[in-house]
Amino acid sequence: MAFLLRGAHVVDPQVALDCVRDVLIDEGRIQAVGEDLARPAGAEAIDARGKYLVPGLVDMHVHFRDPGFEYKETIETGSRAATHGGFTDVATMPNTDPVSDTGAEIRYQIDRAHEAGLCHVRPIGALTRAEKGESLAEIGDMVVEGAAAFSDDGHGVQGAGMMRTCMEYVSQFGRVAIAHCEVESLTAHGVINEGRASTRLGMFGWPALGEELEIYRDIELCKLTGCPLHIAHISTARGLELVRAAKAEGLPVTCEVCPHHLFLCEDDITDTYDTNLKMNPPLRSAADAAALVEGLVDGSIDCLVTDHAPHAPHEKNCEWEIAFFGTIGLETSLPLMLTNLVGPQKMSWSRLVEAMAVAPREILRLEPVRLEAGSAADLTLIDPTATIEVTPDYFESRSKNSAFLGCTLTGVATDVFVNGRRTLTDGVVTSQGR
Ligand SMILES: NC(=O)N[C@@H](CC(=O)O)C(=O)O
Ligand SMILES: [Zn+2]
Ligand SMILES: [Zn+2]
Repeated sequence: MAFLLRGAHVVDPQVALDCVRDVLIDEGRIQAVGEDLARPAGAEAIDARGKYLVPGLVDMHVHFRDPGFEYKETIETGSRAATHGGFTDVATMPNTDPVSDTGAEIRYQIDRAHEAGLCHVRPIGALTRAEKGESLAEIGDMVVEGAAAFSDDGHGVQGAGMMRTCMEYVSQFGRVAIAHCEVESLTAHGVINEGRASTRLGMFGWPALGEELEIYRDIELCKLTGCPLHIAHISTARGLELVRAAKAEGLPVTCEVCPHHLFLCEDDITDTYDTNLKMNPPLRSAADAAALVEGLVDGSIDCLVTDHAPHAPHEKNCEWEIAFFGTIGLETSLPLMLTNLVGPQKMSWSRLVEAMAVAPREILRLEPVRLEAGSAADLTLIDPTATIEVTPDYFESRSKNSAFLGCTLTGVATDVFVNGRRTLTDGVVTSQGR
């Protein structure tokens, strides 16, 4: 099926585009980007005037819970959520059951994703067996089966020597190690940021240092091993300073931030104890959130991810202390960025595209997607004026544990193309196995 998108505002800093163009898609690729393109016979014309067309969005940090916790999310339902949110690619974390620590587990995810036939799913393999931090996982085997990167997300690798071995191994395969930075002896029992929030609500604190100390350690291990290092879900101003310093030294260090750490803070946790605001790392101070926004805008933070962490109602409708950590994010990420940063002109469209499409592909060493002839037709079409209400019914995800329930947001993906196939049509997921 060929498509001619007419009059879209195309934004792609990789090819210095920020203007109105027509784009012709056929045979899985962009055939032409130009003005007043003629419609070939058989091509479906799409009126894209007033909308933005960008390289397909990538979320390099999601949890699809498949296998093992399919009651929260499956690769199919997760792919639907990703598509609904405007994404063409996601990278799935390995803390499933069993943990994704062998080639067979990587193959399983890729096969399920093909059956779902929506977005590209790029599985991340575990660094250590069962994410126990004791012995190396089958890194080489997983690379052969298509693992995009390696991480023990959900846990920090507690032993510095173990992390060194992981990084030495991962670097040999030209992949990136993604670090969930958490010193467990400092964060044990922590359920909320240590400081004002923990004092006010009388709960065990999860201190900023528990994250920052491990960021420091892993940057030093990056220096020692040369392994590309990506810091997951950075949440504190001091952690960001450490990353800035590492970059200034020329080290291969990158980092990501989640919308909830940008747009929420510990003060939002009031006496309603909304457990959808409980996540790991926790919501930090308002000053931390402001520093993270600044870091994302100035490029010190490379990319935006959601850490989409679905949980079932019984895992959230309970006391704060025993509620599971995490919020879903795939279907609110782009609308939050448009509403809070791009709309109010605190961030340019080009910077948004870098953070949500260009940088994650670079970090995962994926083929670039550019708005030019010959590139894969993985594209996201965005209506910057459409409004959504974040209600449980809005979500395609199997879980509804969103920290942003009740919000009204402006700007949303209306159409998504993956290898030239239309997977989202006017906001509706158009599933078709491939
Ligand atoms: N972020 C979370 O709060 N939870 C994640 C784990 C993680 O990303 O560390 C999960 O798997 O539920
Ligand atoms: Zn994590
Ligand atoms: Zn995670």
